[in-house]
Amino acid sequence: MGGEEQWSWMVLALAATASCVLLHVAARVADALWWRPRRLEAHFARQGVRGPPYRLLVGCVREMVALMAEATAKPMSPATSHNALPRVLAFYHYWRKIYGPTFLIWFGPTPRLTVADPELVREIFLTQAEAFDRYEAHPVVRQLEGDGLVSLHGDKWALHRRVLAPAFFPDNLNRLVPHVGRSVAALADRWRAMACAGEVEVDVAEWFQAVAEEAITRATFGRSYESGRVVFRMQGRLMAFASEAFRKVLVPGYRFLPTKKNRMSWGLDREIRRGLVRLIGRRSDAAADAVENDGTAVKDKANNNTNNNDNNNKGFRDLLGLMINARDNKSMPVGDMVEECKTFFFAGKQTTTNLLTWATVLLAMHPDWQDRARQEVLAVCGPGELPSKEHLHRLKTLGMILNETLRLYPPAVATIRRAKVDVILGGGQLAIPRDTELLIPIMAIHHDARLWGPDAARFNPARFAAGAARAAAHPLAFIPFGLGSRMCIGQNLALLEAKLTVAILLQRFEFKMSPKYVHAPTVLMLLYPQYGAPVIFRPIDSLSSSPPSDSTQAS
Ligand code: HEM
Repeated sequence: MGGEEQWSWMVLALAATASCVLLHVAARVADALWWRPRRLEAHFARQGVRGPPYRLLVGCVREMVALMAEATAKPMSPATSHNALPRVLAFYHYWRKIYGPTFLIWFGPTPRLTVADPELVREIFLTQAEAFDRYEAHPVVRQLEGDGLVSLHGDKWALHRRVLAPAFFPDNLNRLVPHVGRSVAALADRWRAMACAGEVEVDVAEWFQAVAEEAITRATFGRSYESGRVVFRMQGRLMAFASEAFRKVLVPGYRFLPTKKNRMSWGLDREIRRGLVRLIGRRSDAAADAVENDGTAVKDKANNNTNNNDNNNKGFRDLLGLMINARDNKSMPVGDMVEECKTFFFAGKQTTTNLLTWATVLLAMHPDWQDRARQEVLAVCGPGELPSKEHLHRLKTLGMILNETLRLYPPAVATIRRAKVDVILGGGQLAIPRDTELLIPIMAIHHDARLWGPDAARFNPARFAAGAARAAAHPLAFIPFGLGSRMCIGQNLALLEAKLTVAILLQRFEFKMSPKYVHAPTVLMLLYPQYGAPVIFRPIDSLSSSPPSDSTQAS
C-alpha cells in the first residue's frame, strides 16, 4: 500500500470512529431527553401514578410557572382566609385535583414524584431513609447556604452534626434567653418611642430580621459576638443580592458574568471568608494559649465563653467553639468551619423571621387568641419582667399558637429527596427508580382536610392542646421542621426565640393589622408575605415607659 492510500484509510477510519462517537452521544442525549422520560412515565402509569405530560427539555416547568404566576397575581380572597395552599403551591393544588395525592411532574427531564401521604412520608424520612439523599440546591442558593450541614452527605455530615448538636441542647440555649430578651425589649422600646397618637405602624417582616440575626449571631459566635456581627451583616447584604438575582435572573451562567452586582457579591463573599478565617484564627490562638498555660480543661473553657467581659455568656457552647475543639482533634478544617458559619446564618435567620412574622400577623388577625395569649403571658411573667427560661416553659397557649402558625404558614413549604437506589415503598405498591426526585409538600400535608378535619383552613390553636402528635388524624401530619435524622437542628432555637419575642410584645402592646396589609402569602425559597406585613402596635398604658427590669440571670 502506497503512503497516499494508507493516509486515506486512516482518514476514513478516523471519520468512521468520529461518526460512531457522535451517534453514541446523540443516542445518549435523545435517551436522556426523550426516551427515558417516556419510559418513566409509562413505568409510573403502570402503578397508577400519572401527572402532566412530559415536554421535550422543559418538562412541565412552563405550566408550573404559569400556574404560580396566575395565583400570585391576586391577593387572598376573602382577605382573611387561611386557605393559602392554592396561592402558595398553585401547581400542586391544581394537579392534585386531577391526578390525586401522589403524582409525577417534570423539572426539565428530571422526574419529581409528589408525595403527601404521611405513611409514605414515614418511609422516606424514617424507615427507608438510607435509600434517599437530600437534594442538591440551585447553584445560587448553594453559594449562599454554604457547604455546611444542610448540603453535606454521608460521614462528613454525620461528623458535623455530632460536633454541632450540643449548641442546640435546651440547657445550652436557655443561656441565650437574657440576650435575646434584651434585644427584643430594645426593639419594643424603639417602637414605643416611635408611637405618635398612641400607636406605631411597622413592617414586622423587616424588623424581626434584627431579632433573628441577633440570636443566630450569639448562637454561632458566643463571646466573639461583636466580630461575628460584622461578618454576618455582610452575609445579610450578600443574601439580599442573591435573592434579587434568584428572583430576576433565569439565564444560565448569569452569575458568572462580571456585572456590577455580581462583582459586589464576589467582593462581599471574599470579605466574609477573610473575616471568618481571622475570627477563627483568633479563637484558635486563644484556645492554644489556654492549653499552654493551664491544660486542656481551660482550652475548652476558652472556646466556650468564660470570657470575663461577658459573664452572661458563661458556659455557653457556641457553634464556633465546638468546631474549633473538633478541629483540634483534626476533624474540621478552617474551610469547613467557614462554610458552616454561612450555613447557620442562611438556615437560621430568615426561617425564624418568617415564623415570627406569621405568628404576629395571625395574632393581629385573631384578637380573641391575642387576648388569651396576653392573659397567659401576664399571669406567668407579669407585666414588666423579661420572661425567663422557666416562664417560657409554662407558656402553653403561646406554644399552641406557634404550632398552629407553623401548620398554616410553614416557612419551609416543601422539601425534596432523591432516590439513591431503586426503592419500593407502600408495601410493594410504589417502585421508584434510582435518581427520581421526591417532592414532599409540607404545607399541603398541613392543610389536608382528611388529616386535620373540615376546619383545616381555620386558625384554631386549640387543636394542639394535647400536643403536636395528637393534633391530627396521623402523628406525622405536622412536620414544619422535617423528620428523621436530617430534621432541623435549629428547631429549639427557633421556638425559643419565637416564644420569647411574642411574649415580650404581648406584654407591651396590643396590635392589629394595618389597613395597608394585603394578605398574600407567597413562596420564594421560604413562605413570605408578598407585600410585607405592616402591623399597628399600641403600647399598653399600664406599663411605665421606662425599660423593663431584667429579672433573668444567665445560668
Ligand atoms: C421556624 C424556623 C425554622 C424552620 C421552619 C426550619 C425548617 C427546617 C426544615 C424543614 C429542615 C429539614 C429540611 C429537609 O429535611 O430537607 C431544616 C433543616 C435544617 N435547619 Fe432549620 N428551620 C428553622 C430554623 C432553623 C434555625 C434557627 C437554624 C440554625 C440555627 C436551622 C438550621 C438548620 C440546619 C443546619 C438544617 C439541616 C440539618 C441537617 O441536614 O442535618 N434551622 N430546617
